[in-house]
Amino acid sequence: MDAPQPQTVDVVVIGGGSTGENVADYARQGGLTAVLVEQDLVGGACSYYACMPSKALLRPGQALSAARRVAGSEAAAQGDLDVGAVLERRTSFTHDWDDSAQVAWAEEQGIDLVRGTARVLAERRVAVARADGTETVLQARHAVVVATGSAPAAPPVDGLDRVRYWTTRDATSATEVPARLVVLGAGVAGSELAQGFARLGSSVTVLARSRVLGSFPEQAGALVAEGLAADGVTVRTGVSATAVERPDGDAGEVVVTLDDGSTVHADELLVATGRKPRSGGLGLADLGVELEESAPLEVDDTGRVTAVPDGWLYAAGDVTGRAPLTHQGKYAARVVGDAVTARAAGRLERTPPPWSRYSADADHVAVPQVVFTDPEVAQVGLTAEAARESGHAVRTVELDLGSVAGASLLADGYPGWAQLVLDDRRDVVLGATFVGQDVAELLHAATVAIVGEVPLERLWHAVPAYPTMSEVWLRLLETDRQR
Ligand SMILES: Cc1cc2nc3c(=O)[nH]c(=O)nc-3n(C[C@H](O)[C@H](O)[C@H](O)COP(=O)(O)OP(=O)(O)OC[C@H]3O[C@@H](n4cnc5c(N)ncnc54)[C@H](O)[C@@H]3O)c2cc1C
Ligand SMILES: NC(=O)c1ccc[n+]([C@@H]2O[C@H](COP(=O)([O-])OP(=O)(O)OC[C@H]3O[C@@H](n4cnc5c(N)ncnc54)[C@H](O)[C@@H]3O)[C@@H](O)[C@H]2O)c1
Repeated sequence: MDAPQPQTVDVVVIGGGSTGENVADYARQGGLTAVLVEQDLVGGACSYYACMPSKALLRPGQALSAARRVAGSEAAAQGDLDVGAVLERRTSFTHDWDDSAQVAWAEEQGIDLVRGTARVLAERRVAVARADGTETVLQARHAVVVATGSAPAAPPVDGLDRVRYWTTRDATSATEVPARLVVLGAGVAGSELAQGFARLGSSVTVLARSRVLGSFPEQAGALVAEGLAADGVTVRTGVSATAVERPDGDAGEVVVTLDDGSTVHADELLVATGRKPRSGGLGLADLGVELEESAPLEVDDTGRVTAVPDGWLYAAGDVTGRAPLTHQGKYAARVVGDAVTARAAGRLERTPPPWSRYSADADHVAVPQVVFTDPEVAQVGLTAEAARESGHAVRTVELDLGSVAGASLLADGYPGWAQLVLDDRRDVVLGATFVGQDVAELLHAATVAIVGEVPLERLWHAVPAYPTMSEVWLRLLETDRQR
């Protein structure tokens, strides 16, 4: 049988998640033609199994507890969450796991969609295996961009591969709330979902190898652990799971054995122990790219895969392992879309200068992240530890966020904490962490200060409105001046 004739296009994007969509969009805006290849739902993890459904599950509980923290509304807010309505609202955000709206968006942007599983055949050439057994071959004039995301990483726990368990995909699309839930992993996903399900009525136990939110400052983890405990979650820190079984089969209870010999019994087990880049099965080994299993596809700041000569292969988003967050993947996508366009037009021949639109420099200094627990954690830039490790002379300044007038109005007895990590030599902000109710929206000011390298002397003149929580900036700068 003759090989199918390739379809020629300027840019082939493998993976139609939030990252891939943005690469294709930016390439189109630059005047190039783009094909998006997707094997599942256009929109990817964030829309259907991660950010949006998880935040939709959490929001009603946050609204209720916010009302309960204010004398005057507290008594009126003593009812329970309407679990059916919460799940229904969550499902509305996923459009019932139907991607028609995103497919329509791609069509409107002039992006061609090919449904199927892609693998790279040769330089600039991609084969797409369709569900009906046929194959489409795509030839890119300029670039192939890998935006295949990440997959859940299962820890090496005896028996885990033999029992039914939830990944975050199952938890975010759950149609019922288990009576008892055990969560393995107290990172971002584990903490958020543990609280979400506890507030929906599950009896939740969290198993943390070290502490809650181990990659965030200790005070952040401690306040979130208190928040979890306040919702009835049992948090077991410093324990490791050694074995998992469902003695009565998949329909029966799950029993997790810990390294101290104790056991935890539950109806569902959620494994939330991180994710691994989806870099395998793409045919890259045949091109000479040596990749250990699930290793990130390393890229330069313009998104070019460093292991591939001639600069035709790019990657962006979770698969690169740089900053596995939706907004950061979309940032990388904008950079890649612009860089591919500029190179195609001969406008970008050398390494672009830092902070140009073709260089994802923020990945190194200012990655913002919000943990949507109650209290929330909002963090950007370097932690004090990371700053010291990378050779900065730093000082930190901390504050009880509840002492700020805006916070005290928001909730009675507001528990919170704020920290700035300051560069001792240059007097600029390197990192910021805010912990407390509704701190998410405080974060962008810190991101702007870090990216803009705003000197503290000038930051002093950014006057926060009274009485808002942003006054935390003034209090932090005052505390720093008084030292
Ligand atoms: C529970 C949870 C909650 C999260 N919440 C947040 C949050 O609140 N905020 C935030 O910023 N981040 C959050 N994240 C992280 C965020 O979901 C990811 O960073 C983001 O979805 C990555 O986007 P991506 O486009 O790189 O990958 P994906 O969204 O995974 O998209 C990759 C796409 O590629 C497709 N694909 C893979 N291989 C092939 C192939 N060979 N051929 C064709 N198609 C292929 C897949 O089907 C998929 O649709 C969360 C993650 C989890 C697990
Ligand atoms: N709000 C958000 O931005 C948000 C929410 C959820 C997830 N995410 C992203 O999705 C990705 C996955 O989230 P995640 O929470 O699974 O990853 P994570 O890396 O944040 O946390 C994984 C946790 O599992 C622990 N762990 C690893 N192996 C273990 C084991 N064998 N036993 C017990 N604990 C173990 C780790 O110590 C860590 O605390 C991350 O990149 C995260 O940033 C983001």
